[in-house]
Amino acid sequence: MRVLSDCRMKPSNPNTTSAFEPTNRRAPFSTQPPLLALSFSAHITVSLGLLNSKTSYQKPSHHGTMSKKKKEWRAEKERLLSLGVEDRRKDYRGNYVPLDKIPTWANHDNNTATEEEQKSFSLADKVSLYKGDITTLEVDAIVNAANSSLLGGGGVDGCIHRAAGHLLYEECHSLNGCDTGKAKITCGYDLPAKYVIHTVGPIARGNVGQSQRDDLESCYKYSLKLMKDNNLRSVAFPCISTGIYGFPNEPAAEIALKIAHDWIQSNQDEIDRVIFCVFLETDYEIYKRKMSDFFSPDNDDHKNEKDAGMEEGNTEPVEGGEEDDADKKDDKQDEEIMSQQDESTEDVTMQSQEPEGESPDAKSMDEETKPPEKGDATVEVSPTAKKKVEQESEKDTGKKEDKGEDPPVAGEEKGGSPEKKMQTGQPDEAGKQMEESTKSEDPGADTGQEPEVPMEVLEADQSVTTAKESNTSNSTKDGQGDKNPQE
Ligand SMILES: NC(=O)c1ccc[n+]([C@H]2O[C@H](COP(=O)([O-])OP(=O)(O)OC[C@H]3O[C@@H](n4cnc5c(N)ncnc54)[C@H](O)[C@@H]3O)[C@@H](O)[C@H]2O)c1
Repeated sequence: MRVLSDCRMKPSNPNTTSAFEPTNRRAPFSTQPPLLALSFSAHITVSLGLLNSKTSYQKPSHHGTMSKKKKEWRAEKERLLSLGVEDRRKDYRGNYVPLDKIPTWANHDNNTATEEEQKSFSLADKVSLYKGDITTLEVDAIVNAANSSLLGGGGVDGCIHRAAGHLLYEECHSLNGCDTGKAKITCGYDLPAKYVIHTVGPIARGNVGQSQRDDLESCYKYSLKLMKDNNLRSVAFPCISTGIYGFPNEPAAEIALKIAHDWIQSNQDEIDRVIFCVFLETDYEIYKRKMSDFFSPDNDDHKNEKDAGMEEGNTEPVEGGEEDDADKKDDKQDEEIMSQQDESTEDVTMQSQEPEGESPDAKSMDEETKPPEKGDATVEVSPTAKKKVEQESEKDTGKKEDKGEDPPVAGEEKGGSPEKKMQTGQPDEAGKQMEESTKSEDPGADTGQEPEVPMEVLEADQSVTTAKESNTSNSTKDGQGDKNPQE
């Protein structure tokens, strides 16, 4: 939106349209003395004095709205990022999973390792495989598989935008889109995650060329670079590009694991946890099978130690030696952890998982605020979600007491933001407008289900990128992942 700053600025009287002004813009009422009535004859005459008088001019209301919106997300972002975790938890809209409830790939239930055992560190203590809804993870950042407009859409993108609230859209709008393979970072707003790293994966549509592979690798590299640039220590990745964009699941998983492994190996002190957050059973099986190829106690560090040991004349690994027993024990524990995790995350997944192939957007309100199943220790219920459940159950028992509305969540308009209304299954006019505006801004906007998106939609997605490349000056914020991630 262009804000005029020249002689075409508006007269203060909102009922006149200047001969110079596009007729769809109006100025707010002036606080100045009553204005000269302008004669409406065959042509509208505008008193130049009004045009030039600085004292009577006020910014057009839409400009006021713009700067109000800017202040709104900036102020809310600053407020949220200054809060400690307990205070932030009061703002979460839905259920959340604390990081310490997400088992690492190799962690022991009760870590009673001695100083000596700690030395047998493996990268497997830095990664997790988690099956469930990424919007519930209480980590420093979750990664969004966005499209080049960054204005929301469907799939995980739609979920994240709905869970974060409308301020995420406002901040994304200020970022001027994002190119394929790059990444930009925003606040997480109503999400349990402090930040959202938006990355745009390649559109593969089933066939994977070198450029698609390079772009997908670049998504992980740029996202991890933004983590480091912003001193963030825990991140969760969805399976980027494997949904609507059609990148085959297995090659995508290998790229994700390889890039994450190499990056963690060179930045071990900069990161506490990288979580591969899968949503579909297909991906869960693939990652379960492949995690140990990249992250298991007998890779990297142990492998180097073993190699080192072999260099010192110990040419044959000792069969059944202490190390092998330790590895066997670790593998057995991995299996146990994974099976335990299966049960627990199964419950979590059941809460947030639509049957395969359907957009999670379709999940109903009660699934989002349903209290965790008994025995499902990994999901906490936020105060807001608890209240919703109470109201729901009261409704169910037919006790229609008027408890008034939820206390407004910070940053939400009175009566709840459009997304909140959508989440509470009350798609009102505002909610539909938000949905429409997202659709109108984003050719890739969600249709609710995850349809087979016609090529022209995806091409539109790409044309949006090329259009942006030609028009947009590189007005991204510092550290928005536009620099080469290799640096
Ligand atoms: N054009 C459309 O109608 C449409 C529809 C759906 C999704 N999208 C989105 O898809 C495009 C990007 O494609 P993509 O394949 O990279 O993304 P995607 O289609 O969202 O799929 C990426 C992966 O995320 C998984 N996923 C979905 N919801 C969640 C969740 N809540 N938590 C964790 N994982 C989840 C999904 O199962 C898949 O494995 C963007 O345009 C974005 O808006 C667009």
